[in-house]
Amino acid sequence: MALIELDDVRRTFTVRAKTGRLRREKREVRAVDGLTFTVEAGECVGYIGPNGAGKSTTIKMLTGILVPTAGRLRVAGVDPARERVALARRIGVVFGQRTTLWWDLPLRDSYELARRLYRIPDHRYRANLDRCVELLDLGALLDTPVRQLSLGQRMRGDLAAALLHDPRVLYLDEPTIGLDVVSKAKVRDFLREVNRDLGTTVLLTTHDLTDIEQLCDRVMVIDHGRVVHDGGLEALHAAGDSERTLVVDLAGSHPPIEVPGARVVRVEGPRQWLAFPAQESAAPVVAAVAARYPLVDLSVREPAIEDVIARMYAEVAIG
Ligand SMILES: Nc1ncnc2c1ncn2[C@@H]1O[C@H](COP(=O)(O)OP(=O)(O)OP(=O)(O)O)[C@@H](O)[C@H]1O
Repeated sequence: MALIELDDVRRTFTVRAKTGRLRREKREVRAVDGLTFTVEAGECVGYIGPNGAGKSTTIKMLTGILVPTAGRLRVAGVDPARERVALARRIGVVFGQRTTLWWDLPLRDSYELARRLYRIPDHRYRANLDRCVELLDLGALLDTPVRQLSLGQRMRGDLAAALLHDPRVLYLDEPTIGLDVVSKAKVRDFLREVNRDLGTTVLLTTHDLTDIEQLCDRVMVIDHGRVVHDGGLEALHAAGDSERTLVVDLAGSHPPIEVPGARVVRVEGPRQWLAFPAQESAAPVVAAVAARYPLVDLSVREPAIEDVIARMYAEVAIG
């Protein structure tokens, strides 16, 4: 059963662009330019694309914040812009950059408000809260005002808030942005469980390819408001053929170092950048560097989603 359905959905904006010292001309921006796709119940779909591709505009239409200029759109059987109250009961939304929690209130009070707002039956509320508290490790934080939470703690708090009313669809917009490695892992583990155990349908927008790799079976790439790829992750991997980068700081300047399984792509004083295949673990490369060179510090960088998408285009163009 399709939970998200878009049929030739379009959304244009009229902007006034400066064309001279005093002249301004109206110009139409096609933010979403004929999107047609469906997402089945229980899927976890990555929705990615370069900046300005139309991702936020799509999510805003799916949450009823924006009305499409043309086309047909359904989420869990309702028209988002026309039936916003019915929609609210069926969806959960988490924006990495903003919080839906009450800033000055303890987490517990925000949850209590959600319980009343959505008229969540007591037994569901209890069960969902207990589950989230356990899986997201929120027990010690429930009585802390939201403004005192760290970004990672707040994000976990937001995830719980989005799920208390048993939504059938969960939209996630950059859920791991700005989080440290441990918090990212916690959030991803939780989302995997929600998708697998509760069957919640997830649409995930992110610039972090690891989010997609660890959570999604399907990825849609959009650009200029259109779908340019819809399918499994193999295309991403193939296109990416992607490489991650290990950045090492040595005790002093050194000619390009030599380690099996990686190649130096840049050297700046004591710092060197080593590219290695994205699907391989960084551990052997780190161990090899540490065994042979005076290693002071290191970090691993993921491939930029923009680069991977650019390579996908190149592959399509080549054939
Ligand atoms: N309210 C608006 N008024 C005018 N133009 C807009 C408006 N909202 C979005 N746009 C334009 O529509 C296009 C798509 O924007 P959108 O925010 O959907 O992209 P995005 O894929 O979410 O990008 P990002 O990754 O940077 O968040 C862009 O060209 C943007 O400038």
